[in-house]
Amino acid sequence: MRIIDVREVTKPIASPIRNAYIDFSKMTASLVAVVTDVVKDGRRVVGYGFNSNGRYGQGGLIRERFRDRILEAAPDSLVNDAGTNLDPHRIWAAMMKNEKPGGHGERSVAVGTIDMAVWDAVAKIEGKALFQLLADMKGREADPRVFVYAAGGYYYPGKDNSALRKEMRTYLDRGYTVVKMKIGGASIDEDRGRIESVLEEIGSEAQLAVDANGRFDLETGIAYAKMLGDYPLFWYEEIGDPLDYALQAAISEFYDAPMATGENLFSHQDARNLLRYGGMRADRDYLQFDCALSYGLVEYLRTLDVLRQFGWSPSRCIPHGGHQMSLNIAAGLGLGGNESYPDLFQPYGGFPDGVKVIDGHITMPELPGIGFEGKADLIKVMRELAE
Ligand SMILES: O=C([O-])CC(=O)C(=O)O
Ligand SMILES: [Mg+2]
Repeated sequence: MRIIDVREVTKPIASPIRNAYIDFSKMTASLVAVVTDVVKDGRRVVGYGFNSNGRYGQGGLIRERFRDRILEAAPDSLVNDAGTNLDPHRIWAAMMKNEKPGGHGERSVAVGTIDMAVWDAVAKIEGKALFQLLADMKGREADPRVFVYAAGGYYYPGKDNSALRKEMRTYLDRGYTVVKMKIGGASIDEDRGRIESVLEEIGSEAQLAVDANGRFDLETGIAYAKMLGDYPLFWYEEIGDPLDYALQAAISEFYDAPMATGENLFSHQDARNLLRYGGMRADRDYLQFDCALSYGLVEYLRTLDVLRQFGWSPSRCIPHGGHQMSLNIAAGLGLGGNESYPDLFQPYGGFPDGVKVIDGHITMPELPGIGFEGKADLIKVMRELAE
């Protein structure tokens, strides 16, 4: 059993939206195929992966370093002891050979994208849904019903409060019970008006989370904390620079309700620093580490170990990114849910065809691997890369 190729193509996921920090007019993502020599039910096993929005495609790093390290490793060194399947941990170690510690920049995205494809292949070889494989691996019961929330509410040319309200209404119509909008890309007064409009629209049908995308300095973060304290929000997200743990800790003195952060922390060491120094509260705050940006599930398992050491339940994790990989981790390992972008980043995000959001939850179908084969528009572009 061996990996015979690792292919990458960089695809556009551009849109005219903007958060408080970046616009998405030139956004791209890497699509990766890990091609194996295994044939199952008459079809070659190919694992697929892609990176989440926000960090651009990783073709350069994948082609220059990570692909070759996999293809040049002795095939026997990448499989489990019994030789019955690929071993994601050994493949991860092969990719990370000759990489110094620290400095968790874009390479974590490249590795995370390939790691997603490896797990997809491993679960397909096993003939199981990935969430079932993960639950079995940890000796726990899978729960295929997963909480999802609708992320949107971006700044957009010409978008006024009535358009924002309409957008949120469509999420409620589609079964969501928590919606998210951007803040910090306008004045605080303007953002207060946007928040009030949305709250008026959703009433008691749903809750609202707000996301500052790391835009605020301490003073602005506190000013917003005081303003937001007037409203019953689901969470206040990514207030300041992702690595400024002292800022995060200081805000908790001004904001009692739940906060969320972590989508731009890319390693278990960074996650540990957040829990050590960020003043995050295990009884109410949320952690948004996204395996597709942060060295994949092999690393995410280490991050979950860190959480355990610090007394955090995996149910406090609601990852960033809106992809099926995190849905599988949620269903298999007991995370608190997953992000979803109902109208953005297609065909990569979302659910297998026919999956409906009911009362803010989806139910995972039993598809082998991550489940990409159940989403027609997505598997089409994946098979164009390799099958
Ligand atoms: O706008 C973005 O970069 C995405 C984001 O923060 C989120 O989904 O929480
Ligand atoms: Mg965010």
